[in-house]
Amino acid sequence: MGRVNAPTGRAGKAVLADLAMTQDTPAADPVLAGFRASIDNIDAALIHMLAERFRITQAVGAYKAQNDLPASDPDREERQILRLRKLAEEAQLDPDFGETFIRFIIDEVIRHHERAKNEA
Ligand SMILES: C=C(O[C@@H]1C=C(C(=O)O)C=C[C@H]1O)C(=O)O
Repeated sequence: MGRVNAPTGRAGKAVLADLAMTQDTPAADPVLAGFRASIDNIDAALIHMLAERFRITQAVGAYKAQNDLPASDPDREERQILRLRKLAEEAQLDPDFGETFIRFIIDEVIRHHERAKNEA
């Protein structure tokens, strides 16, 4: 049989990363492997949810640029953060962590909106 070349490029790297994921837990430890399979599913869901959030905020950014609306809305953000802190508490997640996480995402969205306005 001929030699198989290692996959290259961005897609190839993803294939290799997936392969590494399946090999990074010793078969002798099925408990840890089970935990990690769940973590990997959750991480994949987080990426998909973030992608959807940025897809819709991109549309918001285009709408704001077309209608000369401000890139950020601090009052809305304050309400979002208060709501999410409460939800975090109810879910036994550290609300400070929840706030830091959503703040990081919102700040990135605002950066995108400012760029969309500058390019309009
Ligand atoms: C998405 C918006 O733009 C900004 C980004 C927000 C977000 O990512 O949730 C919230 C408020 C705005 O500062 C919006 O105005 O709704």
